[in-house]
Formats: sequence, C-alpha cells, structure tokens
Amino acid sequence: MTVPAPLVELRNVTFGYGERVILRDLSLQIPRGKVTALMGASGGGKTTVLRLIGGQQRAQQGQVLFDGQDVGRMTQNQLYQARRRMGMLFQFGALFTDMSVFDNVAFPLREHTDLPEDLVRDIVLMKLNAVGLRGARALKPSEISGGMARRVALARAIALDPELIMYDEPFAGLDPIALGTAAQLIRQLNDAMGLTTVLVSHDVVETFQVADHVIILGPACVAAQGTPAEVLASTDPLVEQFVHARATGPVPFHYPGPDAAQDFGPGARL
Ligand SMILES: Nc1ncnc2c1ncn2[C@@H]1O[C@H](COP(=O)(O)OP(=O)(O)OP(=O)(O)O)[C@@H](O)[C@H]1O
Repeated sequence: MTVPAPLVELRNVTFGYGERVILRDLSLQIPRGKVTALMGASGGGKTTVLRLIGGQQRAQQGQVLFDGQDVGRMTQNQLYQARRRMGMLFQFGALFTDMSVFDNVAFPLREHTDLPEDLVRDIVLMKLNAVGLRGARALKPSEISGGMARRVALARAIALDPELIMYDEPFAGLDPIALGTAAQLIRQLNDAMGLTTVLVSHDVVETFQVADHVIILGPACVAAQGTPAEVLASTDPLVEQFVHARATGPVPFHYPGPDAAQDFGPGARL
C-alpha cells in the first residue's frame, strides 16, 4: 500500500526574524487526514511554522510545500487560492463582538463566496450543529461563555470546508471541562470532515489524547516525533522536560540577551 504524500511538508527550512534565527534547517511532514500536534517550549517557533504554512511569512531557505506547491514561491493569487483551502484558528479566535453567533460564522461565506442567503443559512446551521451550538445562533459573543466562543470560532474556521485546519493554542484559558470538549471536538471534526489538522498546544494530556502524531520542536529543529506513546517514552532530556512539565532541564528560562554580568556588574549601563 502506498502512503499518500503529506499535505504539508517543510524541507530544510531556515527562518529568522531579522538576525535572530528561529528555525534552522527544519524538516517535518503533516500527514493527510491526521491530527498532528506541534509542541515544544514557548518561543520555539510553533506559531512561526503555522505562519510559514499560511504564507504570512516566507522561509529564507528551504521549502514549505502545501499539497506539493511551494508556499514561499506562490503568487498573491495562488496564495489566496491556497489560503481558501486552509482554516486557521488563532489564540482566542476573536469573534466580531457586534455580530451574532450566526453572522460570525456566516462572515467568511459572505466574504468569499457568492452563495445565496438560504444556502449560507443551511451551511451556517450545519457548522453550528457540528459544534453543538445551533441553538445559540442568535446570541452575541458577550452572551456566551469562553468555551462556547471558542466553538463558534471553530465553526467559523470550518465554514468554507477547508482541507487543512491549524489551531494555535485553542485551549488557552479554558476550564478543564471546556478544554476536554474542545479537544474531542477537534478530533471529531477532523474525522467527520476528512480534515488534516495541525494543533499547537501546551496541554500535553489533552493533546496526547487526541493526536495521531506529535512533533516536539527543540531549539530551531525537531527534538522528537512519533505517536503520543512513542514521544512519551522518549528519553531525550528536552522532550522529557516538556512532556513532564519540569521547571528545570535543557529548556532555557532566559530569553537570549547579554550576560548578567554585563547588565548588573560594575559599570552596567541601561
Ligand atoms: N513578528 C516578530 N518579530 C520578531 N520576533 C518575533 C516575531 N514573532 C515572533 N518572534 C520571536 O520568534 C520566536 C518564536 O515565536 P513563536 O511565536 O513562533 O513561538 P511559539 O513556539 O509559538 O511560542 P509560544 O508557545 O510562546 O506561543 C519568539 O522568540 C518570538 O519572540
């Protein structure tokens, strides 16, 4: 049996903001139809990877392939077409506060398609149904809980039936029950809609429960990857520190900067 080509592939990608290299010679694959968790220490470049896939940033070296096409070499028009095939849900997935739940989910459909309103209605209600909020259509974001708002944002992210969906910290700020619900929902939507999912998250327990494949980013490169069980069994010190949430280990506490002696020593200047 042949394995289908990955939907997303990074090949030897190097990327930095200015002089500061964030990703060095990074290669990874996002398999089709699966939930891939992208994890690792804060500031390690996970959001940057999502931005490279979405074409908001371009790699300085290497290739970022989406369905075989190099995102970094796409024209504006090709990028626009590719982005229509991607759903993105960034931290807290801000809803439009002056619009109802219904109108929030309808927004991308009205913005990007010429579908008649009765079809928009059917699609919106289908998506809201998928996240369990068909009954909340008339409410405003201020009238729903944080967990519900996250689910509305999810319904909006899948409104245009993307092939790839990328979540950046979708569980941030949720209580344990809402967190568990959101995690299960991500899994269910992936399977029911035949999606490919990339999930950036720090919540090891929930994420390991729903992911097929886990990639742990180390300093500028992949520290470990495999099934959740394989990654849990890793003896790599950085992976162990991350997976078991230890305060001490190879992950540095300090953002890179001048030596302490330089800042605090005799003759230190601001
Ligand atoms: N627009 C930017 N300009 C300059 N530096 C940036 C920019 N965006 C991110 N960075 C830096 O790049 C590094 C990687 O950031 P990124 O947001 O990709 O990390 P992350 O792994 O997603 O972190 P977190 O888990 O904390 O969200 C960080 O050190 C950050 O300070």
